[in-house]
Amino acid sequence: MASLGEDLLNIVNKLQDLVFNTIGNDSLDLPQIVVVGSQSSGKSSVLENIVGRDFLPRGSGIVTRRPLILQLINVPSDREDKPGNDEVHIPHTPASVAGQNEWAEFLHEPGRRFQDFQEVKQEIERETARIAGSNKGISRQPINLKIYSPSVLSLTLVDLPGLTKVPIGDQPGDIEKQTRNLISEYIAKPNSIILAVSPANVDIVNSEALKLARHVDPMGKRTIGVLTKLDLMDHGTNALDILSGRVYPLKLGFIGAVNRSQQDIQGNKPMSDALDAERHFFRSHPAYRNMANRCGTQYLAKTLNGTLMSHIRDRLPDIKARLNTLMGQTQQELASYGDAAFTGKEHRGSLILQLMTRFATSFISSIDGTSSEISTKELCGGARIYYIFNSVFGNSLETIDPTTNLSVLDIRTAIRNSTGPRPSLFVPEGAFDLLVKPQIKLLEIPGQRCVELVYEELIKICHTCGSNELSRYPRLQGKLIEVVSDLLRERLGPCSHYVESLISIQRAYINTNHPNFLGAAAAMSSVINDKQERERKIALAEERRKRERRRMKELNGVNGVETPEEEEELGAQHVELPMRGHASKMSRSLSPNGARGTTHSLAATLQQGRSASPAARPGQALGGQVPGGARDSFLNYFFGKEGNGNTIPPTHVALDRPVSRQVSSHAEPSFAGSIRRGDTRMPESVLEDIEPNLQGEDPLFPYDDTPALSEREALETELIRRLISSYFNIVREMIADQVPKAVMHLLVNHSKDVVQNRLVSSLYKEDLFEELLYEDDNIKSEREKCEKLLNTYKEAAKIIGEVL
Ligand SMILES: Nc1nc2c(ncn2[C@@H]2O[C@H](COP(=O)(O)OP(=O)(O)OP(=O)(O)O)[C@@H](O)[C@H]2O)c(=O)[nH]1
Repeated sequence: MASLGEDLLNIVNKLQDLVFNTIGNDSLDLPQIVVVGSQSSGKSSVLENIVGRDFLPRGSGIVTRRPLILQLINVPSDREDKPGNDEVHIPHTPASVAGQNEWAEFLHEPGRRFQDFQEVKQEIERETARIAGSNKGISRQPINLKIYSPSVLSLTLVDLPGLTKVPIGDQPGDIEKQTRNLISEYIAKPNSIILAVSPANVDIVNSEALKLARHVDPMGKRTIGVLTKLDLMDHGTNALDILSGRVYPLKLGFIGAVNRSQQDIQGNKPMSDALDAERHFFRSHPAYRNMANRCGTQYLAKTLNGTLMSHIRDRLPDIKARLNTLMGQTQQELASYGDAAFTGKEHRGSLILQLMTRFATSFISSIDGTSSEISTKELCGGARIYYIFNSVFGNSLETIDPTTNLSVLDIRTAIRNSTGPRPSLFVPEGAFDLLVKPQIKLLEIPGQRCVELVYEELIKICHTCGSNELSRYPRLQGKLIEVVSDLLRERLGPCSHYVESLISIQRAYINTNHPNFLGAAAAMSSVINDKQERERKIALAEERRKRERRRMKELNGVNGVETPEEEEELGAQHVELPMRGHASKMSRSLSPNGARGTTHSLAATLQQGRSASPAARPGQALGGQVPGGARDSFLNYFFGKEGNGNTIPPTHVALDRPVSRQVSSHAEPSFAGSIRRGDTRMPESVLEDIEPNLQGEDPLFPYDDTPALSEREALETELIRRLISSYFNIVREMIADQVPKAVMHLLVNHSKDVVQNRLVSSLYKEDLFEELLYEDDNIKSEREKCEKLLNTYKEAAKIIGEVL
């Protein structure tokens, strides 16, 4: 073996040692030898010869039924008289093995050392049966075995189930496909050297192993052909053509081998005897005699070594690059545990200050959205606060219906109560005040909830402000979180009081002079307009019906049934049915005997509203501008049409014909319009006749489950409802605007501004340093592991650097 080769072997062994002992996995991607071939082709036999140990289960049927990943680990020899240039590696000679401490370990039985290799064989059989069953089934779950020896190369060998065509026993129907995939997976790795084993007593053109190998290694660069069972070839035939590379071109060539036969195995023929017999076979065989030195297990072992060497040489630059990457990563990880410059007692203060500042900065930048660790998966930090303001708080305000919890009865009672013993004048403004204030209070719950949600969000943020470095000092981290949480809690009170005040301020004074407020007159006019619109539609429909009827009558007249005049009269009565009720109501309401009329005062208030100063005055009548037309209609409702001969009744105008209904704030009730129909001046008798039919018929008042309201009460109730909605909307808008501002100012910004100072003043105390810088045991050991790993990588890089 060339000295460079030995150097390389040593390097690989050293690297492997480093890697295995410190990392515990093969992160350097060192070479492995994968043995492939059809079933019973002699794969396990070849593998055993390479290792030089009799430790694999053998038999004539299917034996290897789970992948066996065999890691050979070179350990220093205990022997004083280490053989100098002995073929220490492969195969084992009794001389090289004697006195060596060799053992095997299974991954599934950690800690148990197998000194007896017969036991290893039995354990493989047991473990195979445990997963793959005992009836020829196979499994892709590997068995991991490590062999520690001074006379092995540190490398990985993989024995795989052989390719079969026909399923037997418990084997699945697609056994061929499954094993093919399994093998392909292993040999596809570029660091694998493929040992393609074909038995010489089967035609090479049928070799499945070569076919598979060519698929992943078309240039034949990392495939070694092994021809087994040369002793079993028919007499008179030989494999010379194949072995000399004339049949199947393979860069690394074919090597013939004669392994132990089944009989040899059963007779426990020692390895060394078998190797002697093999040597003898080639030397004495007429066909192979001339190439005997290029045949046999020993030559295979040498070739394999050589191939490994060049393979390792090729891979070294890659390994070096990989090592550099690993070093960089480990260095970074180590740095995340803290700056080494700050270790030591004298630096404790600066370390705490530095960690504190980072914590505060991280808290602020999470809120501002400038943190470098911003998630792209979910909303976080400041964005969540915006979401709370905009969506959660905004939507919860929007969903409040300002009058939904006010029943007709509530409003009526409020109206009655607000007027006291006096008969009320025009618009019951006292009732409006009385009713709107509790409604404004509805805004408080969402406001307070908004404060709480933002507070909770800030608490969450401060829990995420830690770093890897900080987690090294769990007590300091806990304290930092505690101080910031205290600060936030302190601000919670003032902030929620302020929000409470905002609502109280709104309730303290009802500014009906607000430019956006609908006002009584405008509310009334909208009621009128709604009614008029509806009425116009009804009238149009009636007109059409009349015309139709007239046409029918004309036709009937021709037939001599009825006179057109009579029909017209009847038709008119019929058509007016729904309207006459109101006419009747109106005619009654205008009676001087009515109980509670205030039309006069209403008109007067309206006038006052129009001329009132825009500046709000406490107790001012519900103002607002009235469109001219609407006002006329409104006045007509109360006073009758000009020139109709009615005079304004003194004060007690009865509007108390019961109308049974629920006036929903969403409905479009229309009082004025219905009453205006009183102008149609129906004969009293007709009105009386149809009166009873009106109960519950009006489409505007579809419900019949609330207490009877007088016409006037219904009007007032609806009016109040509209006014409450209008005023509530104004306040809602203000609250939606002001609560987020208050929360930002009093809670968020304030906390951001003082967090750093607060942390320093609470925690930067000499006597706390010791306690705060208590290092978490787990993190400490992680950090130490990381340090060790980095040193290993550095050492490995040094080893490689010496060769390259
Ligand atoms: N005579 C002779 N028998 C051999 C030779 N190589 C292997 N055998 C026998 O062939 C049988 C199968 O050998 P293994 O090494 O178990 O073959 P394998 O490919 O690992 O088998 P599976 O793992 O079951 O696929 C055993 O009985 C071996 O003794 C050889 O070169 N000459």
